[in-house]
Amino acid sequence: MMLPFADWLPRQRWYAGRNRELQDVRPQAVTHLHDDVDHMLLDVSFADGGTDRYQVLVRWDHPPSDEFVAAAHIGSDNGRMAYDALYDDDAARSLLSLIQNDTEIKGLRFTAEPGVRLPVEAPARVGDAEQSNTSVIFDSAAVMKVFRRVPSGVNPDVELGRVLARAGCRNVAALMGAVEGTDDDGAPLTFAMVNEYARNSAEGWAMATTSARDLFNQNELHADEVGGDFSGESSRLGEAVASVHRILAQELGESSAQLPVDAMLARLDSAAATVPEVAERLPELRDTLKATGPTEITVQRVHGDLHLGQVLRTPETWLLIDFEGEPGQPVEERRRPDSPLRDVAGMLRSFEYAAYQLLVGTPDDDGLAERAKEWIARNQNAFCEGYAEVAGYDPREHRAVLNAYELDKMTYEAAYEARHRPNWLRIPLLSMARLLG
Ligand SMILES: Nc1ncnc2c1ncn2[C@@H]1O[C@H](COP(=O)(O)OP(=O)(O)O)[C@@H](O)[C@H]1O
Ligand SMILES: O=P(O)(O)O[C@H]1O[C@H](CO)[C@@H](O[C@H]2O[C@H](CO)[C@@H](O)[C@H](O)[C@H]2O)[C@H](O)[C@H]1O
Repeated sequence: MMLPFADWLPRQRWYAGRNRELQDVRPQAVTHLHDDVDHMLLDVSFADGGTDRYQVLVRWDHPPSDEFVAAAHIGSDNGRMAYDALYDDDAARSLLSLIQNDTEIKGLRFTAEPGVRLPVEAPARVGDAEQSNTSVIFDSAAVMKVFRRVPSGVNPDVELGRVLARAGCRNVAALMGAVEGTDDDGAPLTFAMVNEYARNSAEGWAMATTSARDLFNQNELHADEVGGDFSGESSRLGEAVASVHRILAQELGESSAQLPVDAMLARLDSAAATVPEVAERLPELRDTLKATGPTEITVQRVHGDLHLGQVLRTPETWLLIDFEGEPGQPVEERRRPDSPLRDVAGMLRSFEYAAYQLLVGTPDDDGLAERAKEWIARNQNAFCEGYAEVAGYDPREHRAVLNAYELDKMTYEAAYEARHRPNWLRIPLLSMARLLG
């Protein structure tokens, strides 16, 4: 197989190896699915000695519609032309049919959830979200997320999606099916998942930032007086998050553990090694975490990377999506039971982000800073009140533990922003400064 993957992969939006020197790409497994469609697993090796496994579906000698030819074109091999099959609606629909029929092809298991009818006749189209995988939307009825990097191990997105769908959870997009397999050592591999498509939904991030912007533009009014007040939504979002937590606890259990202060300190040290502003305040930040002391917490399976970009408002309710956990963490780490307060802290941080990112790059303005604080407090409080309605306790009753999780998230964000969006680094740094007082 001589397809030019080493040239093609780095040009894909979902390619995660941009800051590494790619050395070689080899097809590790090629499975013929049907007609002219092959499923390929690629072993990618890097100059730093690391490797990654990527997944590509290839349709031979059959370009998709004109709109997608350039995006789908991979190259030629032995006179045959290869295209990324996900851009081709026939090929995408045929994957749905394989799932609907619970097909197994050479270790690739296509399975539908019990009683599900997939829209196997629906028009299919690759979604246009900025994402680390590729999603194909089937006529606003179902969305198939095809994972691009395929690490060995249980994929928490499918694992928790299955548990929540089977428990009848209303606050997730129900899992409809999946494509799974096993690696040479018998460890699970997850290739794709199909979920109900949330029609007419809006992302929490877009709604929250619109609301904060409305307040910033109304000089004389307070957060509770402007048309775009978001606090009712924040409260309902708190209820939705608590409801998902409750179902995960019921279905998968709870136990006791110590607050993972050592892991938090290790993350802080590692962020300080790459972000000089964190290094400057490292002793105080370490002391703050250590002051939480040995604390017993209740742990269970949680979302793990919850923020306003991971929630969708449908006309009926809030949905939580993308249960993959924190990108960059090893799979087993992402599946480790943790306090639900980790997710609460993620949302509280996200309210800060929604308000403060509007001030990035603007001249200092005490009035605007006050209004941002007012919006944040109003929505954080509403979220916690909504959470308490369902959970039976208010997350703010556990202030010290919540602060530790918030600081841990700020640390993660500082490293994330320094790497991906340096002009937003100011947001977690200001939060750290406020926390230290
Ligand atoms: N079930 C769904 N219904 C409608 N839109 C969805 C659904 N799931 C995801 N999306 C949209 O697709 C985007 C990317 O999905 P996500 O699961 O976060 O992908 P990735 O893990 O590749 O980043 C989301 O931000 C959301 O806008
Ligand atoms: O959605 P992902 O799984 O890719 O999450 C990663 O990227 C997020 C950025 O989109 C990052 O979230 C941070 O920025 C958000 C606004 O863009 C903000 O709402 C979050 O609070 C903030 O943490 C997330 O941390 C990262 O894992």
